[in-house]
Amino acid sequence: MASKVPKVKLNNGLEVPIFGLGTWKSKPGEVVQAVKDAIDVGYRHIDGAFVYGNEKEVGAGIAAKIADGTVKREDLWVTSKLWNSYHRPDLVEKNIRASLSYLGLKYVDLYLIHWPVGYKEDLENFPKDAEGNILFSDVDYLDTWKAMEEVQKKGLAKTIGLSNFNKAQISRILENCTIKPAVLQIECHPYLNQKKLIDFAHSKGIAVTAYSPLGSPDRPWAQPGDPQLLDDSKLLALSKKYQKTPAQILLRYQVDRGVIVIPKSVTKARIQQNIDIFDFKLSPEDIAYIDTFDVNGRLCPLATAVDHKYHPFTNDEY
Ligand SMILES: NC(=O)C1=CN([C@@H]2O[C@H](COP(=O)(O)OP(=O)(O)OC[C@H]3O[C@@H](n4cnc5c(N)ncnc54)[C@H](OP(=O)(O)O)[C@@H]3O)[C@@H](O)[C@H]2O)C=CC1
Ligand SMILES: CC(=O)C(C)=O
Repeated sequence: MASKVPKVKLNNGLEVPIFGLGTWKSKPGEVVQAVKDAIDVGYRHIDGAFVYGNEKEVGAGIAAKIADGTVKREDLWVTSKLWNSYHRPDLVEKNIRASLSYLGLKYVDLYLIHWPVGYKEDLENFPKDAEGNILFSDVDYLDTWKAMEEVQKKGLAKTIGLSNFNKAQISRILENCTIKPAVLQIECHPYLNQKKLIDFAHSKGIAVTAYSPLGSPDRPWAQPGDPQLLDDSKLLALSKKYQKTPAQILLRYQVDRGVIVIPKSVTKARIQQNIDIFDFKLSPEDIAYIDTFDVNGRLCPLATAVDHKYHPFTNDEY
C-alpha cells in the first residue's frame, strides 16, 4: 500500500515522511504490535532511541512487516539516538552498533545526538553517585559530532542530526562541522511552540521534528493537576470547528508549519486516528491563534542535568 504521508526534503537530498510513530514509553510487550499496526495503516517513519529500551521489539515489528511483504526496508525511515553515556568519540560507533543489533537493521536512516549533555561513560544509562545525582562527563559535543560524521561515512546511518540542542549549540556545530546536521528534534506543541528555534533551524537548512506533540500525557513525571493539552478548551473548540479530534488538530498544526511530527501511541484506534490528518488543513488564522497558546510549557526539561555545563535550557533564550 502506498503511504499518503508527504515527505520533507533534507539538506542532503534524502526525504523523510513528515509524520511518524513515537516509541518512548511503549512497553516491549505492546510495541511490536503497535509498529505492525502503524505500518499497516501507512506509517513509514518510526522514531526510537537506545535509551527507550525497546529497540529489539521495535525491530521485531519492522521485521514482521518486511517478512510479510507489506514494506521493504527502503520504504521505511527509522530513527535512533545516541545516548548520553556514549558521547566519548570512541563510544559513538559502539552505541549505534548496539541499536542496529537490537533493531536487526544494517543502517538507520537518521541518527541523532539525543542530548548535548554527556554522562559518565560506563555501562549505566543513568550513572549516579551515592546521593543519587547523575554523574556527568565533560566530553564536548563537537567531538561527539565528529564521531557522528564517521558513522554516517561508514553507512551505519544515512544521515545525522541533533536533538534537544539550543540555538547557540547548533550554531557552534554549524561553525565546526564537515557534515551539517540534517534534522533537529525538539519538544514542540502549542504550549511550547518553539517558533524562534524552528525559524532559526529552517533558516540554516535544518528540518525540525516535533516531539511530545500531544503534550506527552503519559510522561513518567506528570503530576495530578498538570495542564492537559489534549483537554484545552480552546483546542476543543477548534476540534469542533474542523470536525477532527483534538489530537488531529495538534498534529496538523505541526504539518501545516512544515514540521515533522512523531506522536506515540500503542492503541490501534489512535494509531489510525493520528495518521488521518491528510484530508484537511488549518487556516493561517487558526495556526496564528494556536501560536498564542504558548506558555513556555516545557514537559521534558532533563531536570536531573540542569547543572551540566551543556544543559540546553538553562543559559540561552532558545
Ligand atoms: N528526542 C527526545 O528527547 C524525545 C523524543 N520523543 C519522541 O517523541 C515521541 C512522542 O512524544 P511522547 O512524549 O511520547 O508523547 P506524545 O505527545 O506523542 O503523547 C503520547 C501519549 O498520548 C496518547 N495518545 C496518542 N494518540 C492519542 C490520541 N489520538 N488521542 C488521545 N491520546 C493519544 C498516548 O496514549 P497510548 O499510547 O496509550 O495510545 C500517550 O499516552 C516519543 O514517543 C519519542 O519517540 C519524546 C520525548 C523526548
Ligand atoms: C523521552 C526522551 O527521549 C528523553 C526524556 O530523553
